[in-house]
Amino acid sequence: MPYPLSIKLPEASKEEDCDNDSAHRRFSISSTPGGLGSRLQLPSRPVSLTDEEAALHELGYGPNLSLTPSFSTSRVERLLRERQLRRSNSLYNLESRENRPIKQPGDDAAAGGASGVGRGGADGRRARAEEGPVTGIKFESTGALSAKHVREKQRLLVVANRLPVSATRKGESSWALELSAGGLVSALLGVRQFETRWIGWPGVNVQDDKGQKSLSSALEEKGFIPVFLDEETVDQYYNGYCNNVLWPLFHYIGLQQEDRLAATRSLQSQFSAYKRANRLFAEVVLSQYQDGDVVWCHDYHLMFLPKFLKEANSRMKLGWFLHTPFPSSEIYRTLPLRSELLKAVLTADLIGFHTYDYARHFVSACTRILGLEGTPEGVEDQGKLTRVAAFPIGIDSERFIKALETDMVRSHIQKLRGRFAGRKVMLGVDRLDMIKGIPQKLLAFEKFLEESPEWQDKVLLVQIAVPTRTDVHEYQRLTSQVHEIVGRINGRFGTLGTVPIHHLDRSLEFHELCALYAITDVLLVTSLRDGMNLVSYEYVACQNTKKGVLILSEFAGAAQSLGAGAILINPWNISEVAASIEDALTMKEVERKERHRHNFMHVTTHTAQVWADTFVSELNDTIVEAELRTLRIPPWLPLEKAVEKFQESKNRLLILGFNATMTAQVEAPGRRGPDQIKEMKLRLHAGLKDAFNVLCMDPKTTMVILSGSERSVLDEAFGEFNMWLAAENGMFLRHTQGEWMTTMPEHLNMDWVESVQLVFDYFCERTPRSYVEARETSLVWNYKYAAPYRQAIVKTTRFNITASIQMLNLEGFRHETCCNIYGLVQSQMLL
Ligand SMILES: O=P(O)(O)OC[C@H]1O[C@H](O[C@H]2O[C@H](CO)[C@@H](O)[C@H](O)[C@H]2O)[C@H](O)[C@@H](O)[C@@H]1O
Ligand SMILES: O=c1ccn([C@@H]2O[C@H](COP(=O)(O)OP(=O)(O)O)[C@@H](O)[C@H]2O)c(=O)[nH]1
Repeated sequence: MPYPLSIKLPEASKEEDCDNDSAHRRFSISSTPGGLGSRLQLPSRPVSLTDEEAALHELGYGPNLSLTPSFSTSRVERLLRERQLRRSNSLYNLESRENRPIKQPGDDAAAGGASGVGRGGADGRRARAEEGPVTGIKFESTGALSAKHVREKQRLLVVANRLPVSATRKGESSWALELSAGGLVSALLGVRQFETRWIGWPGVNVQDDKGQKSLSSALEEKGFIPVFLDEETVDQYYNGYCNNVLWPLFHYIGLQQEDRLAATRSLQSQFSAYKRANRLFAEVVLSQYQDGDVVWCHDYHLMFLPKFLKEANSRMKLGWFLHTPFPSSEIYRTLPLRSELLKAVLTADLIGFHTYDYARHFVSACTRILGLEGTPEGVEDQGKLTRVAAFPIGIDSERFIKALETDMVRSHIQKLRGRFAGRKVMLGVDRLDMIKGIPQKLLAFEKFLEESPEWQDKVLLVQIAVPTRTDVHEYQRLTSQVHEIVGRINGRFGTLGTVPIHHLDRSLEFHELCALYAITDVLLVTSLRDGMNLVSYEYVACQNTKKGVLILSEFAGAAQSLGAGAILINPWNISEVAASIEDALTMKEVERKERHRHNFMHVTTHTAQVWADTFVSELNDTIVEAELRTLRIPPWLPLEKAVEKFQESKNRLLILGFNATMTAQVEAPGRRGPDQIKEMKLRLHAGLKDAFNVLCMDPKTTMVILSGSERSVLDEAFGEFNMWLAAENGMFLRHTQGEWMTTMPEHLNMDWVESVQLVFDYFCERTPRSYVEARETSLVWNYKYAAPYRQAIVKTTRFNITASIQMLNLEGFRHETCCNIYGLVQSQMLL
């Protein structure tokens, strides 16, 4: 199951969400008694229905919940049927999975699907594409479903920056394809339950027609569709905006001052290239898209893609998943152009992250930067919900477990055992990236050797440092730095026969990697930040015999799933890491077994397949729920019909609100959002005056302004018109040609004001840009302009205020005032 966000908010009234035109109009409609609201009245909800059944009922489905709507909802009907099918399907899968034992090494004969990972290419992480296409696998009959329900697999369009293969040109029309490695590729290749098409950049610049055609058809055979990017775009979009701006920012890495200035200078052109590249991806997706496909966009490279796709086809089922951390909103908000990226991503139906924390950071970036509402389900913008949840990725564990039984891996294990005999072996496997904390790891190992001389010739560290993003300056600098540290430590602690660090600047073949995972005593992961870190999963999968120890950075997403069995460390604390190395090397077998058991269970049950299945099911369900929600929202007022009725009638009563309904929003030039000082003085929108004059002079029409504002405010704004004014929500009433009358009881108890004012003042002082208005019969705390703080206010302050006021326990207060707490609206609290 995805981990839902558990931000619990009180139901916020949408009533005053009037900062924009559309909400504004909706407000007018719903507040007209006997109008559209009553015409749209839905059948009353029968007792003892679940929420979902009730929703179906409200949609017009019969009480027996048969899918026979009383009005035409063909898309909804189809989606609901699909959901039912998915549910019975997943119930069946769950049952059959529970009855299936977890496979142990040795249960199977030699593995078939393990792919060999080869060397070469710019980033050195490639292998021959031996596994064949990931496409065309059909649904197996589930048994739980009748034959007519058994159908083709769902088509899934996976869109990621890179294809899982990199191409090298061998002749004018001939190509060699090599499987690229990396967390995302490993995880998605483990996903077999969909009919998958993978769309991405083939990692090579091909400008000629012949080359593009021949490469496209070579890739097509494997179910891969290329997006061709020219060199300039790759440099600006991939090396520039993706890897020099977003990547460091998302991983909390500050650039050096001169690099930061250079990045700032080129930011605008890199951002344009980023958008341009995203558009090219969109064009290819649209050329492949068929009705009913699920489109799954991946990672920070493609944050604009959801927007471009939805603009072309708003009904597309679209999910976006981030493989890196999403940083705290305090970091994210330093990014120039931060809003555009967030808005673009929010057009997706479902947004996924590896951990709950990343999801929470994303939601708070949306609330603080865009001023949107965060809900337990995700982010809401004018009634449109973008679902946000955590879907921790996994690996294809069986692929690793089976590989250990192959002759190739076994013989490699023998070789390595011989080579490292008599010494404990520690392992590091990382892309040579600053997020992986390789220098920190080396320094901690050095400290350990320094402090534990007895270990100096009894332990070695094998560090596989896979070259990556070698065109980016920061990565080149890191390579030199790492080489320098390794040289120093080996010089310091090496002997004629041994060196403490075996450092390899290259990738390994798959069988070599599995063998290393299997024979080593400790895996050391010191990422300074890491979206998940699949290397730690792969290590656990290969350690069922040896029960090695996992030392894992608390800043890797994997710490949240493998934290129970790992030794968690702060990679910045070199002494702590050195001490953990000692603990790991000396840990008793019984403890190692217990720790491994926890992690192995997790890795073999939370697989890549489960991850993809959960995400896509959730996406399908999100679409169904959005459809249900949309049907529950009253449609726009049919303007022609309203005008027609208005003209037909002989005696009309028009009751209108004022604040945020007919006031003008005052935009300050050069600033974002409304100008508080100018807006605090309520003025009738200038464009309405002529219409008011006509309506107020019309003998068949009676005009009423019903507002929370005080008498003097209404006098000033509407005194010139021939109409009725109801101030303070109807406490006072007058015709503009007469005197104010009061509807107040003669001895209205106003004793509560002083104490409540103290409570309001307390919170007001702590909420920048909020203010308290004392009206004749009410107190208002207005926090409309405290936008960046709004989320926190809604969450805590409203609750605290209500609690504090209740604690006052004023004589008669509860009775009289609680029924007046109807102003708990988005931007103000009124008593
Ligand atoms: O394609 P590259 O630029 O060479 O980078 C390789 C991938 O690196 C990132 O991987 C992340 O995804 C993993 C799987 O979810 C996760 O475990 C890891 O923590 C992340 O760093 C990147 O997000 C991918 O797009 C790259 O392909
Ligand atoms: O020589 C190597 C070293 C690593 N990997 C793979 O690269 C991936 C690294 O994923 P991880 O999530 O740990 O980090 P990322 O590199 O994606 O940030 C893992 O699946 C490894 O099996 C590989 O194929 N060949």
